[in-house]
Amino acid sequence: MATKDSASTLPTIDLSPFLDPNSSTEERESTVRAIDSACTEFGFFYLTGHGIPSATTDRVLSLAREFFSLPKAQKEKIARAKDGFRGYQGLGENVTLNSRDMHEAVDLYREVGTINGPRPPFEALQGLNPWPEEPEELRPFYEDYIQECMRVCSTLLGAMGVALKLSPALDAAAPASTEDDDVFVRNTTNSFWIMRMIGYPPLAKPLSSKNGNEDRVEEFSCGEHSDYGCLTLLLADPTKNALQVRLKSGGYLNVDPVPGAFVVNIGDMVERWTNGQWHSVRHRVIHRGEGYRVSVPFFYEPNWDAVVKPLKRCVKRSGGVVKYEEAMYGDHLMGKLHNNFYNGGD
Ligand SMILES: O=C(O)CCC(=O)C(=O)O
Ligand SMILES: [Fe+2]
Repeated sequence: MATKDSASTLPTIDLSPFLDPNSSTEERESTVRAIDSACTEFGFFYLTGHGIPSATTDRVLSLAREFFSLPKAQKEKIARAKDGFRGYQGLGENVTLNSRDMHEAVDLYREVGTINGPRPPFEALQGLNPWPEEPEELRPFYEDYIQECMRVCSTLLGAMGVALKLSPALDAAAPASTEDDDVFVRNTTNSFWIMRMIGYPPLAKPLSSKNGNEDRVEEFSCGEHSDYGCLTLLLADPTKNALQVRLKSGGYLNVDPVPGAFVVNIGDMVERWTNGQWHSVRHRVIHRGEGYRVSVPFFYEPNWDAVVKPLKRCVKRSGGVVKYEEAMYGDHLMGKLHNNFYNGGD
């Protein structure tokens, strides 16, 4: 069920009716309606009733913080290879909109041990993750947490499929192209997920002079972007005034963390599947506050070789005009990743 106190906060979706086998049809229907409204209006929402205890999310954040507090040489032991994407990236190594992001990060992807299938991931994304050796507990803890995140995301995508009102789900063995309520679930059975730990020191530069009505921002903790896949499950420490989400009506909404809730947003592939009925909303991080901010987004992506194109029902609803081309998810991801890193020069 969605609650929206005012336009200054995101709606909250309670997923518990989809995790509790004893929930009523009405309870599920209420969650489904809330999802449709939140995805149409904001593309972002708080998620509660997901079943992951705060003790787990607190530890996930504190382990990431412990890693970032290690000496540089220690962190660089798992540095991203020049021709690869997995591993540690230092401050300013990530680039968004041609501007260097003021954060450090570790990217872990679904591991690709043995290559099979007609379209395996490109070489740069093949292989295993370079896990931090310290803190020692990080790897086993995160491996369990990733499983938990996948369970939540798959359940949420199931509810989102129902919210789109396509047609009742057919057999699980139906082809991936089947456009029923399970369309998202079916295309994420081998999700090419990404787990990202991010560390943000406060920005150093003061705000420069006003540009029109808005302060001109010259330095970003993370530049404005939309996310690439299906869903992002964002876990962030309690730092306020850092994440900003674009509003349909113009301007930005400050999205502060809420204890026990994830911030969830839908990605480019869901926008494409829905022919724009739901938007993959742009957002950015500007951390000018006190202290070192840590966030750990989990990106639940389609299968590497999922073919994503506007669903016929969604096209019909939006006046019959197909607004997006067909794309294989892996190609979409590679296109984005190749622009994401700083490689010298100014
Ligand atoms: O750190 C955050 O709050 C958001 C990070 C983000 O948008 C991303 O990594 O895609
Ligand atoms: Fe993002």
